[in-house]
Amino acid sequence: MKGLFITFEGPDGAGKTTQLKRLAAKLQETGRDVIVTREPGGTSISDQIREVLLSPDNKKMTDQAEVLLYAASRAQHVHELIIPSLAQGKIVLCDRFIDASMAYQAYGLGIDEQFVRSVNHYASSGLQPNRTYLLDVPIEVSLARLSHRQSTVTGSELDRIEQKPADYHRKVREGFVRISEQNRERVCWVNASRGEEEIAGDIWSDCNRLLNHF
Ligand SMILES: Nc1ncnc2c1ncn2[C@@H]1O[C@H](COP(=O)(O)OP(=O)(O)O)[C@@H](O)[C@H]1O
Ligand SMILES: Cc1cn([C@H]2C[C@H](O)[C@@H](COP(=O)(O)OP(=O)(O)O)O2)c(=O)[nH]c1=O
Repeated sequence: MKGLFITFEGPDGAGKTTQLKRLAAKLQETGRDVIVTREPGGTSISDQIREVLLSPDNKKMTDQAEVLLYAASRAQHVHELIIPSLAQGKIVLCDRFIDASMAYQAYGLGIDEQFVRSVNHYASSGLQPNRTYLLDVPIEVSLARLSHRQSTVTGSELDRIEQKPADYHRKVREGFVRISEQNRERVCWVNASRGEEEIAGDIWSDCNRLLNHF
């Protein structure tokens, strides 16, 4: 694969979207061909699945349906958009990927880790990011940031996942930290409790190192 695949992970409200946009702008300034995308979503079919996943009306969704719908949305996204873009040598910046399913569905909901990993391996044909920025914040900080933000699916209301109890979000955060410890080569842990500029500076220096080997 000729391109570079970079993902952003972390709890809701950690500042992923903010940092992803900043990195995209920096890369574009240096003349790189960048695709910005997100999960769940990124293609028309994946966005339709996103609506089902995040609508607060769908409180009856079973854990089994949830894990499979995230994987289905990802399967379409990977094969329709991400792999073809990487094949053209582009840099793909993606807001969330498989680590989110490991943190939210495996660690958060308690679904068998091995199952979540293998269903997502199938969905993505084994595609792995070259680098993942894990924006880590205590949930008190991320939930406070969220209360000031408009949801992309629901407007001002929190979406179905964001509405889950604080204990769930705590487990998700712990899941992300564990993932970063188990994947030190790929995952760059970022203290996201700081100001936007400082975080962006750290990400940009790491990304520059990555680009030197690209
Ligand atoms: N470092 C930061 N410090 C304070 N507020 C931030 C910071 N980064 C982002 N925000 C704000 O927090 C909210 C959530 O940020 P966002 O980038 O949408 O997070 P995420 O994509 O992780 O859910 C937004 O209102 C954003 O302006
Ligand atoms: C990609 C993915 C997301 N999610 C959750 C995390 C978010 O709560 C939601 C996506 O909503 P989104 O608004 O894109 O995230 P954020 O609030 O961080 O900007 O879906 C999973 O539970 N599993 C997954 O595999």
